[in-house]
Amino acid sequence: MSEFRVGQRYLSETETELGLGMITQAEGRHLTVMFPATGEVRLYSAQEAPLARYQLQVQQQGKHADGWSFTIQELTESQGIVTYHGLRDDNQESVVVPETQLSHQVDSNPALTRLLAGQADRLDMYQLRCEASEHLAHHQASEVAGLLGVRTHLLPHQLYIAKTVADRYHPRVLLADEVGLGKTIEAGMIIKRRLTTGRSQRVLIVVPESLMHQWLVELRRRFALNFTLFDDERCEQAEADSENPFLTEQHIIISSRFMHESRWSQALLEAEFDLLIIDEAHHLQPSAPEFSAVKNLCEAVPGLLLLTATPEQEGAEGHFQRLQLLDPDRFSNFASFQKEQAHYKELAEQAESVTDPAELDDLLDKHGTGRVMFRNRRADIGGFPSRHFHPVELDEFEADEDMPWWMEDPRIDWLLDHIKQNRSEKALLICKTAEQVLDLSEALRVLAGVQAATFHEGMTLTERDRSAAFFASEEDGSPILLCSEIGSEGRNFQFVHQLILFDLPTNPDLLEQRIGRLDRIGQQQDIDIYLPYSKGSTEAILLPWYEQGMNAFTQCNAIGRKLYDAFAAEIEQAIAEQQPLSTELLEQTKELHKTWLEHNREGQDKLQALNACRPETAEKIIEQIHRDSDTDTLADFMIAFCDRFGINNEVLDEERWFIRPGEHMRIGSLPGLPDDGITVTFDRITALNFEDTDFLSWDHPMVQAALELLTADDFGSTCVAELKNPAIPAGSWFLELDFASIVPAPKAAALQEFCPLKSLRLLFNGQGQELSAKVSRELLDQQASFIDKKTARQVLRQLREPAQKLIHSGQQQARDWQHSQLEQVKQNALNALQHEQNRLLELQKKNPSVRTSEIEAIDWREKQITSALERPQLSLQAVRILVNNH
Ligand SMILES: Nc1ncnc2c1ncn2[C@@H]1O[C@H](COP(=O)(O)OP(=O)(O)OP(=O)(O)O)[C@@H](O)[C@H]1O
Repeated sequence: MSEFRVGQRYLSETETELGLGMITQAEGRHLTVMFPATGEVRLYSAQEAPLARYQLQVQQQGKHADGWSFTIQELTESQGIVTYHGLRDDNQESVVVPETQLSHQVDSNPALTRLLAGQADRLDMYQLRCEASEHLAHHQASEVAGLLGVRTHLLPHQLYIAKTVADRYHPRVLLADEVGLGKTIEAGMIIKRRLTTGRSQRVLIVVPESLMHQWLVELRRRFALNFTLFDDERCEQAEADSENPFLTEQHIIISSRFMHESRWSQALLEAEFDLLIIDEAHHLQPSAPEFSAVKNLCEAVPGLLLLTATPEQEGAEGHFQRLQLLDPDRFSNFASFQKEQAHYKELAEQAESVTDPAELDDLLDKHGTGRVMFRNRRADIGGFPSRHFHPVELDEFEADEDMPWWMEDPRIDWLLDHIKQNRSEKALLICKTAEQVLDLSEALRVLAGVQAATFHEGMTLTERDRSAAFFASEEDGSPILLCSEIGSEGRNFQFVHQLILFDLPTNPDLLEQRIGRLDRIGQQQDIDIYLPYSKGSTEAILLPWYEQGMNAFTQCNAIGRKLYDAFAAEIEQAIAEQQPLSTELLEQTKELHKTWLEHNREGQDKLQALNACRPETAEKIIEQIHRDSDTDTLADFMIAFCDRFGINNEVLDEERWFIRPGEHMRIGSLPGLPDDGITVTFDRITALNFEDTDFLSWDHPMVQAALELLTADDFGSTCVAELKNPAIPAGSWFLELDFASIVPAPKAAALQEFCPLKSLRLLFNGQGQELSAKVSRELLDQQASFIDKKTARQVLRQLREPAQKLIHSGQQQARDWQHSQLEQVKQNALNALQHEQNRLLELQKKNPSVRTSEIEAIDWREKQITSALERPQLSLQAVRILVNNH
């Protein structure tokens, strides 16, 4: 690519809908390009910018920013900037137009330019182009775009949440499914759908350090989403390219610790993210000094997803204050929030008798955490394995200060014996601290020669991931992973069936998190939970409270933290004095547990279940995903694409192909296709069974790039073919035209929902009669055959003038078609937006949880769509000339 200069005009190869861009900054390794038609600004790396230089040629028509057009007679260039000299079309005045003054809208007709230049493609490329434009239109119109290519089982509770939340204007919600039910997956689906539809563009994910890499990998593997990890070092490097380091990438993951560091908080605030995801959000502590920075960030970003399986882990008030982060107006008063909960039971009874989904929406929308919080439970989903609890009482022991504790602690003997007895089974051991992990590792090595994998806060991120991989490895992996408490959150260990609790936390939610490492989606077997403990230890004190008081080992327990709050003083005292808990306290815990559970079951749980998943709607979403995935068509299209573009493809089995760039690949590169090739499948189940196989769907970047190449680039845009039809005179000819109606609009307006790519096919015979209604493309395809380049060029030379006249007349018809079609789009869009706005306004009267910003966002979208529809473009996408030669 030539040297970039400020003022030069470029089209985005990947986002042509942005209109014509202008370089506004070209320093160092980055470029800033402004797209005035859509108001978007993009920052690219100068080396890999997906930009096509926009340069007009002599005899072509240009358009000035003031609206008039001119025909180019001469081009000059100075310091990289092209100046066009020509005549104005309206008054024939001579004009000199530097490229900086060109209109931001491009009425691109590359097909016409190529036809005039005598360029023609092969028939099969033309046919593929026509197919691609149909597929692109379907994908843009799909209500489940973005959800088609997720490499997951299609689970109703996840898809319901994903679609409901992703389609909100500015979603601000708490995803609080019970531990291990797929909150990360739901968040990934929401991100993918919003990025696909354009509703979000700049996404920031905040996670505990120990989960950064897992998120990065899950997003890549399950959603084909590429995020970048940012830490101090990365920010310092990025500062060289941009004043605000976060502006150098669109999709970023940072750690919670990093978010709290004041050094970057201002830059984060100013980085204009539009979607913020905070995982393990129960750690956001209102009493912590850094909370105000978090609050500011949550306020600055319009979309916010908080994720936690244990929202009340740090107490009910903390939960309320996190709800406040989502919507400070709705959750303004803790006391009235608590008061409201007293009426959940009546409300749930009322809700259960409602059959009309809209009415149910209305009812749930008005109360409690309705629109804001989504919580699915194992009990409602079903199909989870059982948990078996094995407490192992061991002798009391006195620590000898001269010896390491592990030389005498009876739990170590038990552990060694357990490992020996269960050689073929892996076990996850969780204890409180990193020191304990190190000691245990030493003990296993010294006493039994066992090389144990470890996971604790003293290790670097890479060391932790390496260690988790060593544990997971089936062949020569470690039989046990020794984890400190940081391993008890978020990590995926469902391939393990044995959990060893080396100690017990006092917070029941932490215990639930620990068990959740194994008891999560994908767990195939029952889970065995072991608790080796010595008589008289803290564990011996806590055990009956957990087991008899709330059955916490074998059942998921949402009210554990509340129970702890009720008895915290007594429990802490008993631990301090090393005395067992009284029978009375155990009885009280049991009673209270039963009462609260009952109370929740009748009220809150029912309401939350109704909000978290509507099975009928979820089934419809799944059906639609199956329908719109249309895998057979996709496979045919992609294989044909590979064949035409010189990408080798080899069938591996019924569902898998190996593809790699061929020696004569027609494009430099394709997103997601490495030089040494890749195995792909179009089948979801195959993709789930084969980790190393890429799942290609209409959402996949490689498929999207293929569609883009065939619709926005020149491939197949002009074609000359031969007809063999004895029923019509030899030498008669036909001109087939495909016009596309393009409406550039800001991505966030998601215009394609109302106005997916539309094309108009016209077919003229040599006498100028329009025959598209009588003669289909398929019929012509059956009779058409390839002709060589030389003959094609001769035909074009002969028919250039009459063809140009017909194209001109086709353009008039296409403009009329576009006009009426966009009128319809405008009506549909206005009706739908008005309807949505009225619904929210009505709701807001009854329920303050409907935020004004949501309603304003609809206003904004309406304005953008209306103004975009006033500036449509018409593009001649493809031209085919067919000459009869029977
Ligand atoms: N639909 C699905 N298809 C296949 N695997 C899934 C699906 N949903 C979740 N999983 C897997 O189940 C495990 C748990 O999912 P995930 O990590 O999203 O749960 P979570 O609710 O975020 O967990 P935690 O509460 O521990 O943070 C992960 O390994 C995930 O990849």
